[in-house]
Order: sequence, then structure tokens, then C-alpha cells
Amino acid sequence: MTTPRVALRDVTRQFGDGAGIRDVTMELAPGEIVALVGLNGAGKTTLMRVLLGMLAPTSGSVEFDGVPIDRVPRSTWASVGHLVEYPLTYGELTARQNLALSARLHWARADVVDKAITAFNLSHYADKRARRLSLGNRQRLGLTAALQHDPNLVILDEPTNSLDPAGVILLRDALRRSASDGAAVLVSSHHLDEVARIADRIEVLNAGRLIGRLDPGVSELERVFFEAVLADDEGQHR
Ligand SMILES: Nc1ncnc2c1ncn2[C@@H]1O[C@H](COP(=O)(O)OP(=O)(O)OP(=O)(O)O)[C@@H](O)[C@H]1O
Repeated sequence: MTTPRVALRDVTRQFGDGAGIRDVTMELAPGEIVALVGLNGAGKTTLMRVLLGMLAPTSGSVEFDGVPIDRVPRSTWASVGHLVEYPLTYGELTARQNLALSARLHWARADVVDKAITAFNLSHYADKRARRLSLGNRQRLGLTAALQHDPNLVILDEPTNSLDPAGVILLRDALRRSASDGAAVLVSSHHLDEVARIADRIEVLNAGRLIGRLDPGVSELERVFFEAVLADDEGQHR
């Protein structure tokens, strides 16, 4: 069996008021695109932040390529690409300078930047300061920074939120390419139709727990999703 690129085992991260994630076990294999769906506050961002070491779990463990997260070498972190919450951009630097910085942080060759600018259609904006970019173009910039170094683990929190339809298509193609090159990809989204187009499997998170999987090929995905969430809520309150 191949070692999962990343694994969460019985991970709980509780906040003061009891919210967070509970007993989450999940693996991402190389070459796999997994979508994480759930209502507002279900715990998607928390799960991704724990997975990336931005939040320590209250209990349970996280492993990268079979190595516990606190012993993961820097080379492994360099091969991760993520965009969780806010694009990591420096407003006073241009889009190109931001990308060059991100390439260095990920140990990538400097020439990836020009290729990525073309691939993500950022040529018109490359020499603009990041703080002057529109919300959607800042999101494109953040996604480009997350993907230009050909990461082998990609974690994106609601990446399509402020993208226009052309951006959504560019991202979809980029994620398919990453996965076919062997990356494990985890994407959270509220757009069930969109994730159904790219995901190999869809994991449903509700009130902090993974409650099951949806088949991306199923018809009426939204109805099936809401039924699963409702059944779980009713089970919790019985
Ligand atoms: N730093 C924090 N301190 C306290 N509570 C938090 C913190 N971060 C998240 N929470 C709580 O944990 C729960 C899960 O939040 P999270 O942001 O992970 O959900 P989400 O599924 O990403 O939601 P959305 O779809 O709205 O972005 C929520 O109840 C939230 O209020």
C-alpha cells in the first residue's frame, strides 16, 4: 500500500466554546483530488489549519509521508502549496515580486514565475502592486503562488470564492495537472457542482465531524448533501 501523502488520525481541535473539529481521520493519497464540503462553521478551515501545522491538535496526530508533523523536514514543507483564508501577499510588492518571493520560499527555480504569470493570465497585472489588485486578481495571485512550484501537496480553502468563470476554469485545469503529476489535493468549497467536476471523492464535514462521503457522479448532489447534514443534525439532537 502507498503511504498517504498526508494523514490525520483521530484529530480533535476544540476551541473554548466547544467548536472546532472532532475525531477526524482522513488520508490523502498522491494523485488524488479530495473536496471538503460543509456548512458555514462546519470546521473546514480548522481542519486545513491543523493539517498545515498552523493550529496544534488538542489530541490525535498528523503525518506527512508517514512522518509526524513535528519531525517533517523543511524540504517537505517546501513542496506544499496552500492558500488558507487570506492570500499571502505583500501589498507594497508587485505581483511578480510576490511570486518571486514565494518561489524562493518553496525552493523553486526563478523561471517558474514568468511561466506561472502566463498560465494564470496575470500578465496585465504582474507589475502592479498587490494592494492595487482587485479581490479576484489577488486571489489569482495567491493561487499562483500556491501552485507555481509544482507542489506535491495542495491545500486550498474555498479557492473559487472570488474568481470569475475564466479563473475557475484555469484553477480546475491547474489542479487536474497537479494531481496527474502526483500531487495530493484537498480543496474546500461551498460550490457542490464545481467540486463534483474535479474531485475523486467528496468528504462531508458537519459540526466538526466527518459524517460521510458523497459520490461526485451522483445526480442531485445538493439534495444528497443536505439530506446527509440534516440526518446527522437530527441524530445529534435525538
Ligand atoms: N480561533 C478560533 N477561536 C475560537 N473559535 C474558532 C476559531 N476558529 C474557528 N472557530 C470556530 O470553530 C468552528 C469551525 O470554524 P471554521 O472556520 O473551521 O469553519 P468553516 O467550515 O471553515 O466555515 P466557513 O464555511 O464559514 O468558512 C466555528 O464554530 C468557529 O466559530
